[in-house]
Order: sequence, then C-alpha cells, then structure tokens
Amino acid sequence: MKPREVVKLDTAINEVLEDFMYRIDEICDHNGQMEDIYSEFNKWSFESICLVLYGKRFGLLQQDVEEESLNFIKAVKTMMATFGMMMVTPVELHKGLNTKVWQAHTKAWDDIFKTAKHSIDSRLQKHSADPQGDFLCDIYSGGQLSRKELYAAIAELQIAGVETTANSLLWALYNLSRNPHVQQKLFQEIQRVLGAQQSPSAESLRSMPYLKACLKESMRLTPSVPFTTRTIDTEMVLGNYMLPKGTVLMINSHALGCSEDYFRGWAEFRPERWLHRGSIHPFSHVPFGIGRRMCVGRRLAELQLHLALCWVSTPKRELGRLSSSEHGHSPARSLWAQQAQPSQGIFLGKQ
Ligand code: HEM
Repeated sequence: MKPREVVKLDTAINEVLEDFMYRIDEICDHNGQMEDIYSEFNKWSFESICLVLYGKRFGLLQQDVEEESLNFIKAVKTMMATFGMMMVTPVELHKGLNTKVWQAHTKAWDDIFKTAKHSIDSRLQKHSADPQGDFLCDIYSGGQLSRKELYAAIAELQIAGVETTANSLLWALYNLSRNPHVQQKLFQEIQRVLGAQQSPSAESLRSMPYLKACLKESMRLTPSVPFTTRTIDTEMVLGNYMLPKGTVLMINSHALGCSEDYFRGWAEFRPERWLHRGSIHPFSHVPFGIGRRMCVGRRLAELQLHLALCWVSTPKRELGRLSSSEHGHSPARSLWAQQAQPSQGIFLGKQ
C-alpha cells in the first residue's frame, strides 16, 4: 500500500475510533474494566479494516449487530480456528477424507468470499465514474488483477489485518499502563500537537515522534507476530551452516527485540531509544517482517495504531495497572499458534 494513499484513510479510521471510544465508555464498569477486552479490540480493528477495504460499516461497535455482520465474523472465526487445526495435521488428509474440519473450513471461506464479493462489487459500482478517486477501484482499474483475484486479495488483507492490529494496540496500552512516566510524556506530546479538542490526523502525527517511538518500543518488546519464516528455494551457506533446499528458516523478531546486543537494557520500556537516528541496527527490529514478502499492510496498521493511541491516551483516561489480584491472569497468556495477548490488567475507563 502506497504511503500517500494510506494517509488519506485517516478520516475513515477516526470515524471508527470515535465510535470505539463511546463503546469503551459504555461497557467499562466503575473500575474501568471490561468483560472481554480482547474481543472488543478485535471488533474495533475488524470494523476499521472493513471500512477501509469495503467502504462499508459492519456495525460491530453498536449494541445490536446485524445478522449479516455476525455471520461474517463467525465465518472468519471458524476459518481461523479450523486453519489452526490443519496446521497440526496434514491438510491433504482433511481434504481427502472430507473431514468435518475441512467442511467447516471451506464453508467458512465460501461465506467470507460471499460477503467480500458483495461489498467489493458495490464499491466498484459506486465509484465506476471516477475509479482513481477510490483506493480499491484504483487497484482494480490498474488492470493487474482480475475480479476474482481482487476478491481474494482483499479478503486476505482483511484476515491479515484484524488480530495483528488489535493485539498490537492491546500490548501498547499494556506497556503504557505499566510505565506512567512514559504515558505522561505521551499525553504532553499529544496535547501540544492537538490542542484542546482537535481530532488527530495523518498530518498531525508527523509532529509526534514520541508517539511513534512508543509504538516501536511496544512492538520491540511485545511483537504481535513474534516470528516469520522463509523456505529457502536453493541450497545455501549461512554463517557456518550448509542449508539444503527446502529448509525452513525462522526469523525470531521477539528474540531480536530482547537481545542485549542490540538493545541495551532490553527489558526496560524506553521509547527514547528510538529518538536518536542511526542508533539501532535496522535488521534488529522487524515486527512487520522483511524483504519482498514483508507486511503489505504495515503503513495502514501503523496509521490505525498511531491514531488509536491519540484517542485513548488522554489525561482523563489515564491508563492504570490493575494488581494481579484484580485480574487473576499472568501478564501474558497464549492465544493461538503465534500470538500472546496481555491479560486484562489495564484500566481503561475515564478517571
Ligand atoms: C500491527 C499489525 C500488523 C503486524 C504486526 C503485521 C505483521 C506481519 C508480518 C510479520 C508478516 C510476514 C512478513 C514476512 O514474512 O516478512 C505480515 C504479512 C502480511 N500482512 Fe501484516 N501485519 C499487521 C497488519 C496488517 C494489516 C492491517 C494488513 C492488511 C491491510 C496486513 C496484511 C498482510 C499481508 C497480506 C501479508 C502477507 C504478505 C505476503 O505474503 O506477501 N497486515 N504481516
């Protein structure tokens, strides 16, 4: 996604964030806690990415969610859950025996595509007179993708952009809640740039280096995708090792972020370390992967997360740390194959 196209999406992202903040205030109890914080954050990122990709609100942040939206989310959840099961047993086995997992998986994809297709078709139709004026129509009118490929590409973007973004925001808030002095500095920067009432924008973010440093530091210490892999297609020598073709190499971004060699005092949450240009080895921080297959949604994810931090980090909503007896979980618990999520120990309500 081209940076100059991505910045134009700030209004849509803010629209969803405003609703998200109302929702947080509605559902937080008097202690500033909410029942299922992870699922609420997923609703936000789902609504946000869908508005960007399909140009349509799915109403997930409302009290009563429409059936079409619920079915869509159910399909995404089923697809992810069955995908997880097929990671531990061979896919061909499921396919050959037409197992229940396989049936549920393929039905879920059919349902996802049905909704994606419907939304994409309406969007293309709506902007047919001026395709260059719309992000999705612009991609399609470039002529490099067939309609079917466009459906598949957009559905993939959507799936890739929900949990990763929600999880990163949750970790960022978790880290801020444990570092009040960082939070204070962040409030000051946001207030200085935005003044009393103004909503943040892609333009205002340009003057917020500390906010960007906070997100980087959070993604260093607690990346939402802790590793990526590559299967090498030719035999090669790497360091002192001879690697045959087909070897799966893993880049462990979490281990890199926790390396004393690259980050002095690595266990400290210290955004200041990112403010001195050239002081950090560029390959030591790769939360979005690296090279030709790196995350295509990086700029969009960063914009969503930067704006979200502006909305959440206000003096009225000081993020607090709940004591372990209040939430009863360890700081992180395993979510699925690759991700961990912070426990519910963040105070999110208004003071
Ligand atoms: C904070 C949020 C996100 C994180 C941490 C993240 C991280 C990653 C990582 C580590 C990869 C693998 C890259 C590699 O192997 O080198 C990846 C791939 C990918 N991401 Fe993201 N991502 C995020 C958000 C998004 C969003 C919002 C979208 C869609 C708009 C997206 C779309 C994709 C796609 C399509 C790929 C596959 C790229 C390919 O195989 O060529 N991601 N992401």
